[in-house]
Amino acid sequence: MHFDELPSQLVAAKPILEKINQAGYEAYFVGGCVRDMILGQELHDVDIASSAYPEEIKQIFDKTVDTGIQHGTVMVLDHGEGYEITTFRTESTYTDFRRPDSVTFVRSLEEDLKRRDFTINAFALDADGQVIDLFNGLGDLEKKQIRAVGDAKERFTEDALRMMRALRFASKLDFTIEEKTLEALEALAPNLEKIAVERIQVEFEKMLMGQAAGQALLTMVEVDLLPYLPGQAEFVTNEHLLYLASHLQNRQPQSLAQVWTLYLATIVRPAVDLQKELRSWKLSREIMATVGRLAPAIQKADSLTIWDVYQINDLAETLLAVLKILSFSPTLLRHIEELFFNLPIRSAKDLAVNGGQLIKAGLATPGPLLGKQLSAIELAVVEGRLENEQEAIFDFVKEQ
Ligand SMILES: Nc1ccn([C@@H]2O[C@H](COP(=O)(O)OP(=O)(O)OP(=O)(O)O)[C@@H](O)[C@H]2O)c(=O)n1
Ligand SMILES: [Mg+2]
Repeated sequence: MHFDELPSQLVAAKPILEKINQAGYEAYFVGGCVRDMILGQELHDVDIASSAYPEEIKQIFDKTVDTGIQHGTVMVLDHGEGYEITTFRTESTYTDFRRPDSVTFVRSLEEDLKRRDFTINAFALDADGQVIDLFNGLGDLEKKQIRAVGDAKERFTEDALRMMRALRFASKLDFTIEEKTLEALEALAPNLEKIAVERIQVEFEKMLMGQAAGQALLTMVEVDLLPYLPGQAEFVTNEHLLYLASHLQNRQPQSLAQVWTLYLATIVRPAVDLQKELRSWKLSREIMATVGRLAPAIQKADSLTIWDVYQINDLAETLLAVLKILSFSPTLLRHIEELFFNLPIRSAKDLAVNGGQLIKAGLATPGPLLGKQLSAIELAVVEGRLENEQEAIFDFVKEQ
């Protein structure tokens, strides 16, 4: 396969390949950028692999930064862009299922591509636009399948995160996972326990946002992955994954807040500890707060009051998006939307009267009682029993 025209990011980086070639070494675009170009998708990062050793790359270019020199990566700065160039390498034994004990630089492209995860991630593209496809990745793109390069068990033993990546790419591209690769996934799933939660989290999020997220969840159930993921076994069950899978067929979450609200706030079990689950996934404070606030609202979506809606009004979009994925009726969604839309105030700051004004008017004194008075005003205004207007509020306080 040959490309006469390259995407703009690769056109911009092509002089780098040419300069390395002129110095007598090989250089190729590799990894996700080649896969995404062939698929006609947007590229996000441009990775370059070369037969030149890091020291040799540094001699070829004026401006370089040692971003990961022990792994063979040097960053070349060119027209305000930074390009990571990684020396062809093989990785020797993996004792911890995550990082190679050492990397060995090699001069052969094939040796480098052989240690990559999937055939569709193991293309190389040269400066002339020629695709090098040593493992029939093009055939797998055609078949729409994720297949490990060489022996799947070896690839997953080298880096257990690759099992999550398999699910992520299957979901993102709506591909199936090839049989041997799936068998290896099932056999080696326990190794995922050794992977840092943060890395699993990122792949899991991307998986749930992919177009075939429902199918990916079914696959997770099929290979029994759940016990090896972060989180509490007693909290999320395979039944829960199946429930989510059935709702993710047509619509997927569009943000991280939606992902985690969908995944965790939908579990209707009074005894479980949501905070514990959130912590075991090491989610950001912001996501934890969002899920914590939306969980009760999701569970009583059929009977939300205006006060409930007022308390989550900055999360309205997330709530509605998640309820939509969960197939709540359009009538109910419209009703909740209207509640949001018709809120008399958005926050306590919108009240026509503040504490200082109540004190000045002789209707309150500083202290805990003042807080209670303001809360009563806020509730009455939100519930539409009290007009948000100074005189009305003063009268309301006098009557209390
Ligand atoms: N666990 C991993 C991670 C990466 N790679 C290889 O390194 C390339 C770049 O990795 P990365 O940027 O993490 O993934 P991409 O495939 O580029 O996907 P994305 O679109 O998310 O960047 C991959 O294509 C693959 O060849 C691998 O073999 N095993
Ligand atoms: Mg990438």
